[in-house]
Amino acid sequence: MAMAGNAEACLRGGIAKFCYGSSRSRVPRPSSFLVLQLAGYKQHRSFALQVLADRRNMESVMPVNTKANKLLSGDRLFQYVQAQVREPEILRTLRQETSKMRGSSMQVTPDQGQFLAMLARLMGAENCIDVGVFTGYSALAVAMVLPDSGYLVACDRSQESLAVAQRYFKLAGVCHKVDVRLGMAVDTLKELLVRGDAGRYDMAFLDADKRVYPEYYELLLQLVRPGGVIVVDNVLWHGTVADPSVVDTKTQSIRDFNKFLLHDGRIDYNLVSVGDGMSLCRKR
Ligand SMILES: C[S@@+](CC[C@H](N)C(=O)[O-])C[C@H]1O[C@@H](n2cnc3c(N)ncnc32)[C@H](O)[C@@H]1O
Repeated sequence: MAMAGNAEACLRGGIAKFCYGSSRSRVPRPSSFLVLQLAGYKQHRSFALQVLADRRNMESVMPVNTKANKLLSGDRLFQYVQAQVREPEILRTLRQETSKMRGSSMQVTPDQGQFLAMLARLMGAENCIDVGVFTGYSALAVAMVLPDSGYLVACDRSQESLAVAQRYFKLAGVCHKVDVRLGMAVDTLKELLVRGDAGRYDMAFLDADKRVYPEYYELLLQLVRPGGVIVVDNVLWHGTVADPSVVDTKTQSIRDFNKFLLHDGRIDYNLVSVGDGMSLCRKR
């Protein structure tokens, strides 16, 4: 029975990866031939068709090429969670535009955006930092709930994606609350420290190059106030952190960083499995 369950799980995962796999997937994507062989196509044809039908249903809620589809592809529970998000129209439009762009799978999922906005609200956050803006979903979700007296420093090295983000900041009427910084994010964070911003921020969201997480984290820990929170994205790295057979450098660096956070006495720590996994690090 357990074997049958595992077989179905493998089959479900295999077909789903075939249907939804993306270029950023850490797990090698099997060819369609291999998947169908694995599936024993004839016996499981109805299941495969069901997965494809699920995909079509999903697309009505989420465009195909998003981080979410890759994470929990074919998972009705995931779709249910997304359907519970009160996504503002402007964020929905941004998500749809981003879905047609290269790298669209980097975007946070709607429930992650809402989670960040909720956190900012709960904390009464005024000053925030977004490290890794891309087309602006996470930054905009937070900026929209900041008071007019607050601001968000938005860091990214890509002029092209920041241009999209800035267009949406304008559309949403939050430009006066967003300080856009084009350049290497480590340099920007160092500049903030030099100008005397240590301890000035309530919340920071870290979603840029994963191997530099330890350096970003040390800088952000100086920039947030005691009681402030650093939220780290992609700490489950599409689930590969839990698979000992995956030993590539990125996965390993995230595993190491998670282990480091677990034992860091400077913070209260909570890994939550929203999106691709987010760690909440509350500065003591
Ligand atoms: C995962 S995406 C961010 C997604 C974004 N939070 C959202 O909600 O759509 C990562 C972003 O980090 C940026 N990035 C990567 N390395 C960087 C660096 N060293 N300095 C600044 N930005 C960087 C990339 O250009 C990319 O736009």
